[in-house]
Amino acid sequence: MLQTAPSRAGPPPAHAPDAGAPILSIQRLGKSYDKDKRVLDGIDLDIRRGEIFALLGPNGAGKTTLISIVCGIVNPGEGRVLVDGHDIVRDYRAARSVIGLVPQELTTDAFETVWATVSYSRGLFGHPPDPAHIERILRQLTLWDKRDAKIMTLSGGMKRRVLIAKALSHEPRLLFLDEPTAGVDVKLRQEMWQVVRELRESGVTVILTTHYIEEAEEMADRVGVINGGKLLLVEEKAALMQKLGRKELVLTLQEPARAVPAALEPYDLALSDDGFELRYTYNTRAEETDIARLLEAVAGAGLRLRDVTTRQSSLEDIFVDLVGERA
Ligand SMILES: Nc1ncnc2c1ncn2[C@@H]1O[C@H](COP(=O)(O)OP(=O)(O)OP(=O)(O)O)[C@@H](O)[C@H]1O
Repeated sequence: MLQTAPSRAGPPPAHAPDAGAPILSIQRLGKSYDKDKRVLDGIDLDIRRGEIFALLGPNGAGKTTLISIVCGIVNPGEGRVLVDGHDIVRDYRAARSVIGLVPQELTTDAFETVWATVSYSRGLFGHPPDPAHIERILRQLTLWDKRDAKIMTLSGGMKRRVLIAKALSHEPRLLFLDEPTAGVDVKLRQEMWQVVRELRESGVTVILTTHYIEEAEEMADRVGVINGGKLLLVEEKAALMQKLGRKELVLTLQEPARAVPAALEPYDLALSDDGFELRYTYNTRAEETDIARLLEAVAGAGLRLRDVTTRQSSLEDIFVDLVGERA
């Protein structure tokens, strides 16, 4: 379990953020690398303190550009970004100090030790050395035993955890994880998810970009879907799945059907290849569904049922509807 960073003694900071205000506020953000192509187009997004927000989109959607702007790596085109109330352009130092970024690529100093590289990252933010804090994060990320190991000797999973430790070295309150589990195996992916949950419990707000639906479905409190530089929607994950979700009713037959009987055509049923299953898709939001009438029509057509089951559509189905491709 990760621990909350200890509060520091001393006077309150000159800038005392409003606890109810979003930790990140993106307003009408636009970006073009060249004249003809909008990479980000009118993005408005507020991130709440303490949430895990998944920014979901296919390759080239603009995810990395968006977080690179917030992190001060890429210049914003138009619009305004406030991090904990600090404007990322006018007040970039204060804004940057709130943010930790775990980049997509494994860029670590191969010949350095874990301890040295994480301590160095803290120094880059102008923070005085704090061995107790570095020890705490290395223990949290189960890297303590490896503190004297050179980065190049570590496994892929450990290297990823070193990147997180580096990003946490200056005690950020907002952590960006750019494609945290791209190309990693299932075990490592679950390990990363656990680390992220524990970070959230420790009070860090997490924004992760991903093109794995499963990751957003598993991790996020809220999901934003981005495509072609536009934020298509932002929703509570649970509400999103309910609102846009559909259900599939699967009717398993006692004997296989060769074709969908003419009387059932209005229901637009799909027949499985073996003829044993008829599938009916319906909207869970509809006040009234046709299920009762469908079942009567099935009996009327002389089909005998062995079983009836339903399946809720997944975030993947929703994503395909929105973006028009599988992640
Ligand atoms: N430095 C750059 N110069 C010109 N075009 C760029 C630059 N960086 C990104 N782009 C373009 O901007 C678009 C968005 O890229 P971006 O990397 O933000 O997408 P992404 O959603 O993060 O995709 P991926 O999942 O592949 O990283 C792409 O069409 C990309 O080719």
